[in-house]
Amino acid sequence: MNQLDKAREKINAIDVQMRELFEQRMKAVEEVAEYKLKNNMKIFDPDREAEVIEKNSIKMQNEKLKPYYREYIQAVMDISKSYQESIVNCDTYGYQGVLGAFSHIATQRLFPHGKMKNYAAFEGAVKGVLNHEIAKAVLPFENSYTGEVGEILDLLFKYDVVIQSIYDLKINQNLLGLKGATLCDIKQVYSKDQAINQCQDFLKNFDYELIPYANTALAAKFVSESQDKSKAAIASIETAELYGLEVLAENINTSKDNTTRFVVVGNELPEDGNHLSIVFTVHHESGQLAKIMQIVAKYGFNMENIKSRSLKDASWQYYFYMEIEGHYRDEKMQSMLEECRNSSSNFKVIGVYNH
Ligand SMILES: O=C(O)C(=O)C[C@]1(C(=O)O)C=C[C@@H](O)C=C1
Repeated sequence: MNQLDKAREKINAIDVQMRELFEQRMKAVEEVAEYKLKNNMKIFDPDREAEVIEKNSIKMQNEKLKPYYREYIQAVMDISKSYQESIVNCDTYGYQGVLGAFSHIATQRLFPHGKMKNYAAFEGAVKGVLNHEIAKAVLPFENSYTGEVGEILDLLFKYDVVIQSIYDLKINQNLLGLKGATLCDIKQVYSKDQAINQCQDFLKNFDYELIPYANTALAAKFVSESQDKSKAAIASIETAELYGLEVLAENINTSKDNTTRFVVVGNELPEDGNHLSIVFTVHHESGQLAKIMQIVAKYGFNMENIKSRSLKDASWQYYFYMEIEGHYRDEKMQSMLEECRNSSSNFKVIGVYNH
């Protein structure tokens, strides 16, 4: 046995002990998390961290190792915080937007007993999943009327989060006004431009001034706060309840099939589902994309959807998104994915879900 082998043998034995100690430490950390949750305490305790570092590093025999030890124990506590976040936030769900927005409604319907956290931007919600601030994020993926929400796909390509399920929310727009107002009182209508467009057939019967607003929920809030009976908003029924408004006209969208598909995004791929989504790039050469499609066809899987999106850091180059019908854990599926992975770059399974 040479020197390297001997040293590695020692490391192996130490790693066994450290693994066991790590598990014991994390067990104690679980108890801390439970206590903090019950007593509404913050996970991060800077004084305690300073104490842990100080008390331990002062006893180090090898002076040279002190700075490395500080780094090490800090990393251990960072891991501990991340684990505690996942325990404390296991029933917190995130969405982008304000109370009453369709993302909020979808989140509420999916997780009626969960806690909610809203984010100003989609990216914030995705990062919230990554750092365990929330268990999952509910994000709009596609609307049957206005098409895909490309930004969400870009985030799934960029970050290591995955689609765990999908939820289709029927979007019904309503004309909301102050209590006691009638359709004849209304002079101005506020809403998101897309919502106004979705209700054109209804609106052309009236001579309302149409005023675009940041989003439907904020438009309803504005009308409620204005206390002006000549103002109305186009928004959901839930928003009417939230801001104490009356429904002046119900379900006024032209297309009665207006649906938004939401994706529930988390950190781990579910065990199984009857659909999956992949992303990848291919070389800029003839037939490269066709090759991937042929692999899917060769294995007999049904490709349900394919999209391309531009790569943000390479002009005029694209990545591809594909939805495939089939079970992720099937041996045949695994072989097919392996072949696709070998014939492409940046390959990732970004979702396993039921449809
Ligand atoms: O002692 C605590 O309060 C903990 O939460 C445990 C712990 C640790 O892992 O040692 C983790 C996070 C805190 O910032 C301080 C210490």
